[in-house]
Amino acid sequence: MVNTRKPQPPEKKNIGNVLAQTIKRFGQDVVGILIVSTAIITALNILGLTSGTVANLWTDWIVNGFGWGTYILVALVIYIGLLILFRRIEQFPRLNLKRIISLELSLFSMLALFSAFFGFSVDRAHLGLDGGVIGWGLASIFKGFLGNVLATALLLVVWLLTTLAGIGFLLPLSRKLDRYFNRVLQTTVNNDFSQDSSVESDLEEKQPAPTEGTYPQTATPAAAAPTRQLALPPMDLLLDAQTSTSDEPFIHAKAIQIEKTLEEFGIPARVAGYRVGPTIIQYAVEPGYVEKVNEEGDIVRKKVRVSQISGLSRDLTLALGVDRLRIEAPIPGHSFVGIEIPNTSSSLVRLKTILNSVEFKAKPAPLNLALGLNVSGAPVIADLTRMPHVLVAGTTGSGKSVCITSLIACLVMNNTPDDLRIAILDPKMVELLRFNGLPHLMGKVETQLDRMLGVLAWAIKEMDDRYKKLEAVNARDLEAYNAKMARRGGEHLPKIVIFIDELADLMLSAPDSTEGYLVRLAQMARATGIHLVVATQRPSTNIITGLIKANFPARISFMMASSVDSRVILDANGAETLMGRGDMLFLDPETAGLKRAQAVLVDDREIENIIAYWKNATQTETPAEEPAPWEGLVPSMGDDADDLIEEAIKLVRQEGHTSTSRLQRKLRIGFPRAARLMDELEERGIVGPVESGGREREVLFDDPPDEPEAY
Ligand SMILES: Nc1ncnc2c1ncn2[C@@H]1O[C@H](COP(=O)(O)OP(=O)(O)OP(=O)(O)O)[C@@H](O)[C@H]1O
Repeated sequence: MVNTRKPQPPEKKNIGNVLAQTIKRFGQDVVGILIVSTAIITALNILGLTSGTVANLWTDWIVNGFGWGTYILVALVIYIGLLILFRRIEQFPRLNLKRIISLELSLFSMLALFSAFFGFSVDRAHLGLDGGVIGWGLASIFKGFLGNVLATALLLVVWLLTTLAGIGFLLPLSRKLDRYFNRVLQTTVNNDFSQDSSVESDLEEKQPAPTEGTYPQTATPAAAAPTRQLALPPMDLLLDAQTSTSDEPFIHAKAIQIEKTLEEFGIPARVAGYRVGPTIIQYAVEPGYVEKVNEEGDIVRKKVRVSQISGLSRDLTLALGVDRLRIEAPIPGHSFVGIEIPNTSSSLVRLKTILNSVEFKAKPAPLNLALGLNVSGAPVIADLTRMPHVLVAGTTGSGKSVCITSLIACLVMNNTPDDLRIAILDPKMVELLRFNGLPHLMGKVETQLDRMLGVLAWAIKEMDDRYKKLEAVNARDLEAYNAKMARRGGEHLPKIVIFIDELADLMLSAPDSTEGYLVRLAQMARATGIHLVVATQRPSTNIITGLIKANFPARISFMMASSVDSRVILDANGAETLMGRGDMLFLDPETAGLKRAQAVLVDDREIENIIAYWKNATQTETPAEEPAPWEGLVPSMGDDADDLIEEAIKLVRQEGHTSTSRLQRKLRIGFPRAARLMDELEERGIVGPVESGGREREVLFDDPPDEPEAY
């Protein structure tokens, strides 16, 4: 929802603005009532239920002009009047100029058609028959140019098209036709060139090609392309969004208050407009000019500095009487300063709203993430393939687990278990256990620390295996590999997303191996289709180390306790002014700017529906019984794991290369134990195999650099 207010004269601008808005609204209501009542009086007069000199004259004139079309004209005018009157009711269709013009054209072509069908007779027209005088006049013009038959045919076509466009049928029809011809074309191509057409057509559908550039709004090929595949869950599994109306008196009162407060601090500024999001109202404030006398005694005008406004954030919070206030200076792409305050009539953001949005459909990508709605209510979407890993942070109760839940729901709404596998590590053991049983899930939701390390160790092995497979067929990335395999009838590799809902536990119990695994995966896993989504509530340097931070450029921050914490995650202040409960800032690595959004909230029922759908679709009642692929790696790290393993990892990472005898010396242990430790390091993918001719081994994890001082 975007509203912009017209520039006001400097004096009394606030009161003037509110007055102008009220007059405008009142004027529109009056116009609506006049239109509807005139149409109703005309209808009653035509039906003979009322009469009067003026009304009779008016009706005669209308009937003479429009003939039989009078009835349709009256209905059309009543419809337009109602659209104007009920423009503020959400469920009522918006006044759409294009459709109204189409309906009018349809009316006039129909008048002409009536006249054409009944012999182009001017006498009948004067009696108020056929299309009246207007219909006769139009039909005669067409007849003069094209002759009887062609004129009638053309009028028929014009009438048909304008009617379809007017009732809003033309756009869906053209989309349907487009889809139909695409399918026909695809089947023909497959029949001609492929042995197994179903495999090819499946492949085409599974890999929608991402489009670049601006988002088309209408039925261009890009917008029409992302039709939901049959195998994917239907949208009706998801809940509808609530409609909420904005509290206009509150919005206007706060706008006046902002200008007044700034003026009191000697800062001339104008609220040029506002945007209403699900939980935030953002005011666009245009800095004005201050007049100063320079050394020569001349008066010079100087623009107010942006920092003067942002420096007043606490005073504004106090003056506006709000809990929290954030200043975005300037709003990217605009010459305004943004002042954001909580919206009194907030609403929940539903996944369905974003999945159904034009923006989501215009950029089809299997790993598109529906993050939330921004301050104008527009969807914030990011492609995980491009990010390619995400770090999520926020204080307790700020919305991290809800966010991870909605990201998982979004991914499984758009990917089959053949295309996407997920692993969930949830030491908190609360939110994410609900996903047990989802066919996309490998094994079960892991809650034990040693098993979680097993998952990460497996991911490293899987990544290495995938690199070998990609190399063997000369494929640049997973997409290219899968395309080649589809042509050769080889194995299709799914994308893998690993979700970790609390990194702190892992980092505190096994800091070196966890950091090593995460960094190695983050650095190298993109090409092999392995992605990480890691959440934590502790933005401290021992949890989010410099190395981890450097490898997770995409970050989501929910509410933070302090601006220091905000800077740790976002390298900028701001997260400390968020409101909690899903209010977030997204650091997009592609634009490097911060985007504020209200995160999606997925309801328990939606999760249950999605899991039930996939269980049914894949016919697996108990998919979790399938052993997790990391099962073999877990025991060696469980109870039997050597206490010295963490120390050994730290040592080899510091030294960059190692050997069993070196471990023996440094850790002061016997050869058998050092050899066992070395085997375990190799098994975990931390060191490579023995290099030919020597006992030295290469260390596969990078050495951590010194922590950056920015903390
Ligand atoms: N996007 C959202 N929309 C509306 N409410 C939300 C949203 N996200 C979170 N909440 C509310 O905030 C509560 C806490 O969210 P959540 O459990 O995700 O926090 P958390 O950051 O994971 O906390 P912790 O770290 O303590 O587990 C939720 O129960 C919900 O009521």
